[in-house]
Amino acid sequence: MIPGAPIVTAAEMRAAEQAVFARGVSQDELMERAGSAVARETARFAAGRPILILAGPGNNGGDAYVAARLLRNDGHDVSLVATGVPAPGAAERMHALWQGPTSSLYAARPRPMLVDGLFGTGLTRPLERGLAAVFADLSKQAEFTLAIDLPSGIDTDTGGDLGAPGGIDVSLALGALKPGHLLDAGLARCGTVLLADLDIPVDARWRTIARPSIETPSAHSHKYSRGLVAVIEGAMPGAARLAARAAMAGGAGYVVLAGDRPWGEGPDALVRREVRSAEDLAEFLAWDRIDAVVLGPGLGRDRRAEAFLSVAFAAPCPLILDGDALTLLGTGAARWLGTRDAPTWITPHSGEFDRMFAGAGSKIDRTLAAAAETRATIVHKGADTVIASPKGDVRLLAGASPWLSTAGTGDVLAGLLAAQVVQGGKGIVPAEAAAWLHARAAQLAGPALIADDLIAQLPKAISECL
Ligand SMILES: NC(=O)C1=CN([C@@H]2O[C@H](COP(=O)(O)OP(=O)(O)OC[C@H]3O[C@@H](n4cnc5c(N)ncnc54)[C@H](O)[C@@H]3O)[C@@H](O)[C@H]2O)[C@@H](O)CC1
Ligand SMILES: [K+]
Repeated sequence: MIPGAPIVTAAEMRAAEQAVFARGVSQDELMERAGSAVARETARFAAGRPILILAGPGNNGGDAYVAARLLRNDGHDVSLVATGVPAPGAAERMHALWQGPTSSLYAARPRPMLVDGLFGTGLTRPLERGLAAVFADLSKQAEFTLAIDLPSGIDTDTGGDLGAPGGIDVSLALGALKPGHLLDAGLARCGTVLLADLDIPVDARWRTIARPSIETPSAHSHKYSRGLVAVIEGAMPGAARLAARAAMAGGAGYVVLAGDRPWGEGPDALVRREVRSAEDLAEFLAWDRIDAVVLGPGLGRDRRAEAFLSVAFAAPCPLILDGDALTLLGTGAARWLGTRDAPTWITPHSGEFDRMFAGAGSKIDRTLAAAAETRATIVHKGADTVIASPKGDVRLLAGASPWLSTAGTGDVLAGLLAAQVVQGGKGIVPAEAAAWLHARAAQLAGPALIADDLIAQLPKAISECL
């Protein structure tokens, strides 16, 4: 995934394009820029093999005509399939400049290199079935398929499946990434996403996550100045212990694990505190040294868990809620979370998120709406992880190791997030840092990882951020 890259919707991309036109750049010039980026990448991947280019009726097709002409002028063996009459304007003019062989879709013969310029950000409905079948067949028989901007049949703003085939090798995003490159079906169908810089300024509050910058403790740092994390144990103590160990490895200066097993296992550096009842917890959380509380991993869903949740809610310090705490909140999440004065982060997976929030639209839209409603920063986990703040910022992580789909990795994320929070991070910043470190630790741990392995890799991941 390209780090720190802007992500824009189809409408925002069109607005950015209009702003470029307003500065005096012509439609044709912008299409030439797009088409030459496509030609350059196509030549690279074709490596001399014959090329088939599919050109649709809109500007995505316009880019395809430009690329076809440039490649042919450079001596490549190019044939082109046109679907529909090009739209008036730049696409029509680029069509008129194409002098090479053209066939209809249904007469198309497969070639080793396929370029998909059927539809891009203007796709508004599912591909017609016949078209989808021919496209899928041509792509299957090609040795390499490159999609212009997005694969035809991926919804630009949601990543929803509108009939795109599998097996696309590269999508060349034009100007900026779109949500469709990273979410839902788009995540699996785009192949490797490359970004062509067309010199179109975009003002994006949505970005892919980037490597954080982490400060080495100063000569005057001490355990309390580096932040104290309190992790609350529940029915499954292993989960809270994972969160606590992740907070320690994540750089917190002092980590306390509070529960009814003060003799429980764990590293010697982990401080234990006996907390058996909600009253004990209230007394403990009144300690003004505490900089953040983690509640939820392995908490359980019984009466006591509910009482713990109420007490934690009233605590005046930052709160990180995960797992069972989120299930207990359920549809009352917005009502409850909205009442807190201190900042809150929640880290639901999709099942937990759906139990808490209704809402329509893309995963980004739904996560943003939930963040606004709850005034919490939300890490909506999954193969595509969406982080959204109440202020409207979004960070997206796609393509993390699929080996993360194992028990306990979420507990590690919650503890790691707490460590970033107590080191002074606000809003989306600690969430982005935690998500990056978590994904990097997974990469370093490699295949068949277990949650404990992530913790072991955190120092290495952190050392890359200093
Ligand atoms: N916005 C930008 O900044 C730039 C955009 N460019 C290109 O322009 C593309 C967007 O162009 P357009 O807005 O013309 O959109 P598209 O080329 O994606 O398609 C639009 C056309 O397809 C039709 N259509 C939509 N869904 C259909 C379906 N399922 N079946 C059949 N027809 C369907 C529409 O009615 C319209 O005629 C981008 O993806 C990109 O390739 C580049 O040329 C340059 C920069
Ligand atoms: K396309």
